[in-house]
Amino acid sequence: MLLSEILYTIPLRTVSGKTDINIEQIEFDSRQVKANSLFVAIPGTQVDGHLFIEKAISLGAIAVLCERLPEIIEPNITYLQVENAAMSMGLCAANFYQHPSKKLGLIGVTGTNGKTSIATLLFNLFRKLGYKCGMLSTVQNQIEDEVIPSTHTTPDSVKINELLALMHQKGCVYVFMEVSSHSVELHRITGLHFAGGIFTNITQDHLDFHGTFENYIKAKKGFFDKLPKSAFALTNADDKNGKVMLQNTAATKYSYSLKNSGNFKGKVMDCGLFGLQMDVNGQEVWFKLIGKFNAYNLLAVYGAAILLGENSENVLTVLSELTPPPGRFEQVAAPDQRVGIVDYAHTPDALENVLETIEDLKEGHQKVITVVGCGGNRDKGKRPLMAKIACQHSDVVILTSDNPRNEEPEDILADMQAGVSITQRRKVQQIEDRRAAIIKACEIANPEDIILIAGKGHETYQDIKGVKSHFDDREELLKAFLA
Ligand SMILES: CC(=O)N[C@H]1[C@@H](OP(=O)(O)OP(=O)(O)OC[C@H]2O[C@@H](n3ccc(=O)[nH]c3=O)[C@H](O)[C@@H]2O)O[C@H](CO)[C@@H](O)[C@@H]1O[C@H](C)C(=O)N[C@@H](C)C(=O)N[C@H](CCC(=O)O)C(=O)O
Ligand SMILES: Nc1ncnc2c1ncn2[C@@H]1O[C@H](COP(=O)(O)OP(=O)(O)OP(=O)(O)O)[C@@H](O)[C@H]1O
Ligand SMILES: N[C@H](CCC[C@H](N)C(=O)O)C(=O)O
Ligand SMILES: [Mg+2]
Repeated sequence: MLLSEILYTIPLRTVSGKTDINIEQIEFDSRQVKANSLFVAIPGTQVDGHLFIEKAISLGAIAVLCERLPEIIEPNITYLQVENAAMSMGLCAANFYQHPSKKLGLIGVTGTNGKTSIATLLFNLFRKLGYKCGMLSTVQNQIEDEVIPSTHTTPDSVKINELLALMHQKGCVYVFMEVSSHSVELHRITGLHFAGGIFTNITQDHLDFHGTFENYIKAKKGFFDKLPKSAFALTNADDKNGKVMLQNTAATKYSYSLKNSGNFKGKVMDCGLFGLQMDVNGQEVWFKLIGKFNAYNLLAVYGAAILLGENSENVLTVLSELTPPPGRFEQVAAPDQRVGIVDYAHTPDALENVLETIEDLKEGHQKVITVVGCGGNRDKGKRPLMAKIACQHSDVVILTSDNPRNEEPEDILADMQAGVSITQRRKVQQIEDRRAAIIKACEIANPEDIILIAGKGHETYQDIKGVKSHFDDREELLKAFLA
């Protein structure tokens, strides 16, 4: 595509060089640059992309979009100076791929917890209702049956537009995607046209990145602030910040609720190990998902489906058949009657929800043994809170590692230990090696006791010092059960 077409509507501070040149690829990582690329220099959290302009040119970039012009200006290279390179890249990517988000119904889901659950339920629901669909999620990206591995909850703007274009080409009518707060802040979703936005909830997470909870709220709200008038904005009326999210949106506002008034009202009638019985807008339905938090996810999915014009009865019939995504309250069976649950709870709120669900389901004689860790190079404030919650709702807690990344595992564990009160200390063990921690939990458990392995869910790796080795909680739990 001609560079001039890629630059359509992008506010440029300066332009030097020709814009009637043909660009074959937009790239923000010099290591990936190929011939005839437009290289976008982005100031990052680790390094400044402007340092790699020369390298990008040596590998074939013929145009450079940047915030600061380099000292050496090469002849035959076009330089475009902008205020915000990441934002401009979002707009360029949408132009380059010819605005695929406008050609299909793109629904975004944001919030601290529940994004993957809702996006996956919507994807499976709409496929069963007869539509071709795509999905961008933490677990995987998907175009109908084709699975494309995902590296982020929300990919970068070039990848998103590339995938959306492919989805449109393959006939997808709807795409359901997770919108992380990072993606709003880092302009990964800039330039996308959404047909609808869903808010789940907001509780502590990612303060390493956003600095304060207020900034975190602002980032999520930024998604709704930019929704077009034609879109719907569906919020959780029971969340303290549910209304705030929609304060400045141009989209049409709707809400769902279990406790307050809302367009989509639900009531949990019964919640057991095999499912959830709910009243949804006056219709009683049995769902296969477990836990009251899933009542919220189901209501959000129901609401979105109705707003997209689907028939209530058809939606509820299909929804009642659906199962959760992998690693969300996933049960692992033991040959004796020990109960294993693997769950992706990696925030204080998620852990509390899952443990409260287990508390509601269990009988008096059943012990709860929780194995949990906290990610390295992530929000440190979560660590004592998660340990405290684990102690409050478990009989035995084993603190362990969960992707220590570039931090020392024992430092992370020390941060977690700070949340353990003196009275709770007797129930806490610390086993840094996650495999050994899982084995220990299985040894302690008697038949019918419940073992919760929290934090990694569907993940199939453990990231230690940047090296990802295969590790799957479900496999480890099963092995330990069979040992
Ligand atoms: C904090 C964050 O989100 N960082 C993302 C960001 O990286 P960064 O700013 O650190 O990049 P950097 O390494 O400083 O490099 C700056 C620029 O120089 C370029 N560069 C760098 C080196 C080089 O040799 N050549 C070169 O051109 C880089 O491509 C980049 O454009 O841009 C990268 C490229 O898009 C992302 O991969 C990276 O995600 C990192 C790996 C990450 O872990 N992100 C997590 C926190 C994340 O995004 N999570 C969210 C939320 C999940 C949730 O809701 O729970 C998600 O959406 O996944
Ligand atoms: N609506 C909800 N409210 C609170 N907790 C939830 C909700 N839905 C799911 N959870 C909990 O959060 C965990 C993660 O759920 P899910 O993967 O759907 O969230 P997510 O928002 O996609 O997370 P991520 O930010 O990592 O992408 C689940 O395993 C469960 O413990
Ligand atoms: N999307 C989340 C996932 C956290 C999962 C947990 N297992 C960890 O590694 O901290 C993040 O990147 O913060
Ligand atoms: Mg997710």
